[in-house]
Amino acid sequence: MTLVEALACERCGRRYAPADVEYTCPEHDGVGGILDVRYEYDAVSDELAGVLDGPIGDLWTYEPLLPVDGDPVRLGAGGTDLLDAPALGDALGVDALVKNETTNPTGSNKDRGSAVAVSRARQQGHEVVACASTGNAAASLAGYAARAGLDCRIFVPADLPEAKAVQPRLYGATVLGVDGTYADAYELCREVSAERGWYNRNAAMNPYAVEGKRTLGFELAEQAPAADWVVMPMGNGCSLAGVWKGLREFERLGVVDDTPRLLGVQAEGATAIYDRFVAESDDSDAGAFPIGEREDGADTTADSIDVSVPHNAGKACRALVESGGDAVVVSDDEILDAQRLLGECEGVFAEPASAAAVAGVRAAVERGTVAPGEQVVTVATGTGLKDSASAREAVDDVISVDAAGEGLPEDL
Ligand SMILES: Cc1ncc(COP(=O)(O)O)c(C=O)c1O
Ligand SMILES: N[C@@H](CCOP(=O)(O)O)C(=O)O
Repeated sequence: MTLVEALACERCGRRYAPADVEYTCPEHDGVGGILDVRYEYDAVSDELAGVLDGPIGDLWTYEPLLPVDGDPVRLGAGGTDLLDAPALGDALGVDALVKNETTNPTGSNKDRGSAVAVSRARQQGHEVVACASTGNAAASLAGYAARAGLDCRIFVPADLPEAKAVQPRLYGATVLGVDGTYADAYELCREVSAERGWYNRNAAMNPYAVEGKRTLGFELAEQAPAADWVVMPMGNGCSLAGVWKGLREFERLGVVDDTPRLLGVQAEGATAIYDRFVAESDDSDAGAFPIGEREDGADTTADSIDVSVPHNAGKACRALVESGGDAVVVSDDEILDAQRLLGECEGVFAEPASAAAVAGVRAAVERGTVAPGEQVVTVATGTGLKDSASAREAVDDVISVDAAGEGLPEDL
């Protein structure tokens, strides 16, 4: 039995029973009005006691805090390692830890959201699930749909890295390459899904996807209770907001005494959330970015955070403010340097969007936001294996050697 109390509108506070509403608050005509799932926390507390004594398994370890009524779809999302990262810490001047989300079943933290959204879809009797994606949500929705026996339709920008377009097809999904940006793909997916009755997983409108994403916050609370900072890349901003929700809930439930500060990182080519955060902090509207307004020109090699219309910007900014955190912007060169640093120092092959978080730590230390020696958890959100073309820019050339060893460098 789920312990969901109600779904509450982030914008106007109206509350709904789960059976009465599927996506956003009906009062706002699809503009904002994301619904937040609220629980009966006293009952959750009793159920959770036994769970927290044991090891963290997959994300369904936290079933009392998930809005799914039994028989969840399982593929192994969650329960990822928190790695000590001494070499990375030396390079950055902090006490570094890496939360390795690259080992999720389809290669990114998006599996957490898909696990819950697909479980909900199946319980509600949907036969087709859909989402717009820059690649990772695509793979995770397709993988989970395959496990659940559901059909899957994916809308992606047509210039996606090749492996990101292949992976969901291998799981049996139909991939529609949209001649446009992620924002275009999102709008088209929203319209077509509504017309055809497909269940839309996109976290910008689906209240259940973020519930899965927040299990990363539960794990961080358990694994790194003394962390000063948690650092995450921001595209739509939903992953960071979800982590904050999870951290806050574990504080509320008495699992931890304190919460870390959040550092949100964006790429120079796609700074909408950063702009809004700075504008709100400055109490001016310079660079402000109203929800739903179109801003063309997002462009960065970190394709997963190449988002010009971040529908969760408000939630992300609120999370940054509530945590006493901050936001930084990094360049593509800094991202590629950081990608290599993370690989060389800790053996984690993360995609550019994830490496942006490492670059963000460096930027935050340089400007004095993060103090030397503080404990900093960088979330490696997705594997680099899906985008070797970007990683190619970060590494040296292969050294050509003939079969007799001719060409082997003397000083190797
Ligand atoms: C690997 C990776 N990191 C970070 C993000 C950003 O997450 P969000 O859009 O929830 O801010 C994404 C989104 O696709 C991603 O795939
Ligand atoms: N960049 C994301 C966008 C969709 O993810 P969501 O969880 O915010 O709906 C991706 O495609 O991975």
